[in-house]
Amino acid sequence: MPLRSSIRWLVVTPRLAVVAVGAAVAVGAALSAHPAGAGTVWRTGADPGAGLAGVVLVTSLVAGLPHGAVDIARLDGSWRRRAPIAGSYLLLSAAAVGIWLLQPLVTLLALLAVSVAHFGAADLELADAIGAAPDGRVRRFAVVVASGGLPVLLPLGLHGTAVLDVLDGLTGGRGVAVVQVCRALLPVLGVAVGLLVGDAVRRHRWHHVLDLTAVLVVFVAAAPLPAFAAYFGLWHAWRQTGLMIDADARALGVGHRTAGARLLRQAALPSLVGIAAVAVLAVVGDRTVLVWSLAAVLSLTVPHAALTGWITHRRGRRPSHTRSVSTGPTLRRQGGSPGGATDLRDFLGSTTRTGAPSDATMTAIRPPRSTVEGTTP
Ligand SMILES: CC1=C(/C=C/C(C)=C/C=C/C(C)=C/C=O)C(C)(C)CCC1
Repeated sequence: MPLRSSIRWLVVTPRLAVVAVGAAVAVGAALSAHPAGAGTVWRTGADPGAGLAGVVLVTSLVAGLPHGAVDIARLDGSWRRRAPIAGSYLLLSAAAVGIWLLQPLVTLLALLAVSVAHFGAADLELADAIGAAPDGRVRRFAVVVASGGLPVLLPLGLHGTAVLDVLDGLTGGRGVAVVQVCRALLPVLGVAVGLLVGDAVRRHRWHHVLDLTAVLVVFVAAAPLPAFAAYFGLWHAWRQTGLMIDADARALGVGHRTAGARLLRQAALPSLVGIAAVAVLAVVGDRTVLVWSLAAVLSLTVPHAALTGWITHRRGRRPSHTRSVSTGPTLRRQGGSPGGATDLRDFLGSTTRTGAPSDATMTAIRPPRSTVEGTTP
């Protein structure tokens, strides 16, 4: 069994899917019925109708920021070793902003494509980890297109005009082109979702059908901004965080609670800084702040994807026996469960197949420092 039971319960049981669908429908319906659902609200404190959108935004920030904030914190080594990587991380996103200023429309479209790939690959990685990914290249590609396309193409293609001012701000006045491109791609999304649902129905994976339906309902019913915030915090980041905790628990041979607390400690400072910055900007800023915040998030996706890709590549180059040799003794010495090394190898094996960005395996490929001194680059 690739993942521990608690994580399986967390991400795949029909029970949770039913709760998720109920919650998603309630949130989606409330958002669309609420004035905030018009998607025109940013200054949550200034608009009396913005309370619900504010709650969703804050929830998604609190749930969502830690999963990205730990990118650097989870890397191995001292801060002196991590500093160049942190510097490159910021340089890469600054470069993206620079190119954006020169070619706004093309850059936004490219970053939206990166987002589709990022969200889709993350879901394929999860599906692989729990043994739920479909077989065959076409169906696996359909997972990426459907899971990644739903949160990007649907809000922009269906309700893009509700955030036209934001899109105009991001593209130097060519927001309509973004909506048109996303709208033109909706049939492709439809085919991919159809393939995925067909596969899930054939394999009697009803919770996956419900899960996809929930995401679909949120993005069809709610305005782009609150819908995306709900997706980011309640689906993407939540699941990625769950996988990271599981990977940490395995690599360190500790329980999920300990691994969760450790991740929380790693994420606390960068998350707090991020949340404080957004809170200050939300209070003092206007809609321009939203444009710049989105530009920052999308630009940070570039080094985020590059870093996770580099880690996946590094793991791929390392012979599998090296991985298990360096990890196994650690788990045993730390009192990990018998067979822990095998489980970890299974876990790595199942995620390697995807070739996808691997937030979840960042710690898994990096055993505790004491045992790998000199083996990590
Ligand atoms: C442009 C734009 C949107 C898309 C934002 C995206 C696609 C963000 C991607 C973030 C990622 C990939 C984070 C990684 O962890 C919204 C909110 C739908 C509507 C407003 C305009």
